[in-house]
Amino acid sequence: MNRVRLLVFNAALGVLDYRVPPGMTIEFGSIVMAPLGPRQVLGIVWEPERLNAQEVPESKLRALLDVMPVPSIPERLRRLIEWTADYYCAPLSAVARMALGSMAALRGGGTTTEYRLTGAEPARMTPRRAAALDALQGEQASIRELAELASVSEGVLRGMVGAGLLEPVTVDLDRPYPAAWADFAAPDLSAEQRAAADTFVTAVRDGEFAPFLLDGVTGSGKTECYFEAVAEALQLERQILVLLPEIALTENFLRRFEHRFGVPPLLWHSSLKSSERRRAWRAIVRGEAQVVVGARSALFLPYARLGLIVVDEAHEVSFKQDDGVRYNARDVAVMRAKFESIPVILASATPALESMQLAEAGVYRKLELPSRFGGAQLPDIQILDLRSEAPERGRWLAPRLVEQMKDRLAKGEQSLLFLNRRGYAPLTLCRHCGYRFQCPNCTAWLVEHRFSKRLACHHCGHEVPVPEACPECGTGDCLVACGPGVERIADEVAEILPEARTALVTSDTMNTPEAIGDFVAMAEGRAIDVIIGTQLVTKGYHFPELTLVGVVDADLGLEGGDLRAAERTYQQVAQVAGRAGRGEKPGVVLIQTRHPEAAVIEALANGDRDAFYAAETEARRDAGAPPFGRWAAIIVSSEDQAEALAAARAIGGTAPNLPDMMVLGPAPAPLSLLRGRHRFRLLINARRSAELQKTLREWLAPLEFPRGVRVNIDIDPYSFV
Ligand SMILES: Nc1ncnc2c1ncn2[C@@H]1O[C@H](COP(=O)(O)OP(=O)(O)OP(=O)(O)O)[C@@H](O)[C@H]1O
Ligand SMILES: [Zn+2]
Repeated sequence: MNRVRLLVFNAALGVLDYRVPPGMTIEFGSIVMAPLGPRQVLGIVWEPERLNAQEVPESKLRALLDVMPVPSIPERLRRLIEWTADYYCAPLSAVARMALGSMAALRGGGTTTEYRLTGAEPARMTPRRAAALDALQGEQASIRELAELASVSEGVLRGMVGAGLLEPVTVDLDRPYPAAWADFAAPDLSAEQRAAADTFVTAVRDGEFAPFLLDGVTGSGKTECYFEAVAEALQLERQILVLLPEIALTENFLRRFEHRFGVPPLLWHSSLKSSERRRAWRAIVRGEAQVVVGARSALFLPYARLGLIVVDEAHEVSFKQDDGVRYNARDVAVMRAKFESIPVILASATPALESMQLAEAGVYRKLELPSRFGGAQLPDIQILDLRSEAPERGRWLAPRLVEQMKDRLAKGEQSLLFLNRRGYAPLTLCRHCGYRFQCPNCTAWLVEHRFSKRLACHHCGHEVPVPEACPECGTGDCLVACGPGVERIADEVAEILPEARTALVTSDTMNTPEAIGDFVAMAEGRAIDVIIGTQLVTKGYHFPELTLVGVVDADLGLEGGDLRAAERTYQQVAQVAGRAGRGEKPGVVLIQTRHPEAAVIEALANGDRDAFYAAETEARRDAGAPPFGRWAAIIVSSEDQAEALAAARAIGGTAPNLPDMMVLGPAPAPLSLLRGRHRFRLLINARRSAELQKTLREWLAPLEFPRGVRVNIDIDPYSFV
């Protein structure tokens, strides 16, 4: 090759042609550095016929500068990147960027210097040194990262190096990870688990594309089953990717994995330290990382020898990314498996309707685990009608639920209260004038957080201290909290069960791996009587002494009426109910609701999952909703409301008139102001036969908008706000 076409990491530039200087060896997928004006730009060498670009005459081509000393992006990943960009109407370069680690990872191996405490006592102790000594126990990282960890300046740490309190350590960037043992602690599987596991093992051995839906009730041992497939892939020296919906779940997973395979897997997520990120990425591309566990972002990495993908809790909506490239990691995982010719396992106790449909249609092979492991029974689910069994005034827990909690406490068993609302109260107002605290940047109420004594916006992060007086009328001590959040439920539990040991589990309290680890250890060690949590505790956890689950407000998710409201409610309640009675003692679930007649609540009460899926399937079919029809959203935003509206109208005004596609809107988005941007939405409902993406691209391409306007396309949207 003496001339190459590059995909460069700049959406505005996209594709550029270069000359290959003599002596440089290049192949498709090579990651290279190229000159761009006075600067340099990173790019991937791509098949020229697959990228549109202006033909540049030979004489005008500039020469590439350098090839990065890392393996090339494999062809099967290049095809996946193209597919993703095409399907989600996203810039190719934005998708390709997700395959790369850091610049440092691309520059090559070698060594770096990190620092750690020497253990020496300081001759001169300052408060900042004391804080640093405390924060840096057991840590080893660059000065910059340590400074961040300890919240002190780099100067303080350099002073500590000088004083012999910190010492430099030379670290090999590519030092290997300890190896996992396929049969470190293999469990005895039940017959039904064995059948599923054997099918997976065969599929891993065959090494062909094979999508599976592992549909097993809560506590059936889905993890143990897919671990057998992981073990097989390990034996074949193939890499394994396990996607989890939330980083909060990884702590629990890591422990189980280590228990089964002897070492922890490799973690990949957005808050890795840069040195860890570099090491992990390099091990992944060289094929040395055996098992990678991560959130969405682990999906596009250039695995050298991928042999299996597992998507656990595959129904979770957090697999859908709602900024940048708006892709659904569950769906792209299946496509990746297809391009890699490997099996992919979607595991869930409450599969998404879309996945069920694909299983029904024979696209996915469904494997079922209909009973809990070890003879544990599914919990007894009871409805608590809040209209006839109202909580006391100013309280949120009905007497029957309180009685049951007292009973569990007396027996030394655990209870879990679930309410999917962070903070103390979702709305705060002035008793005197009715003033409501609203976010200045978003269409949203500020949520009171008692622990941090602040009012916070859950959309943009805006925060103010709780004021002493109403900013509107000036009356002091006049603020009333309206409605419950988990913090308020925790207060109520403290009042009714003062002797109970409680744990509040939300993203506010469980924000570090240590916090999560401590929580799990305490819950397992029976040092917690009552867990109060958001959706963070609904899945993945296994606490044998937990025998009571109270759903504080099952109607919460049904409000707002988005397309998947019923399904989401079903999944959330079924998942949290699934935490009860996983050990030897049976579990009871009390669902507080004002709508016991709603189809989803009835299905939950009767444990009739099939009825729920059947009714929901019919409703979707009638509405032409996914999976029977397709949705896409166009979101138009600008800091200037008039500008956003004009752009949205221009889009609406040029909507194509097609028999298999319906365009709704533009209308102000439910979150009409978000992070200071005014937002309008259009919703497109298309038949499956429609060429949705092509139509969207052709529709929007000729339109031009002022610089401040952003137009985002969301294919298969999950969020309608
Ligand atoms: N064959 C087995 N041998 C020993 N323990 C098992 C076996 N199968 C499952 N278990 C244990 O039973 C518990 C439940 O299993 P697991 O967490 O895998 O279920 P799950 O199907 O993933 O549940 P959920 O969907 O509720 O998270 C775990 O503690 C697990 O270790
Ligand atoms: Zn806000």
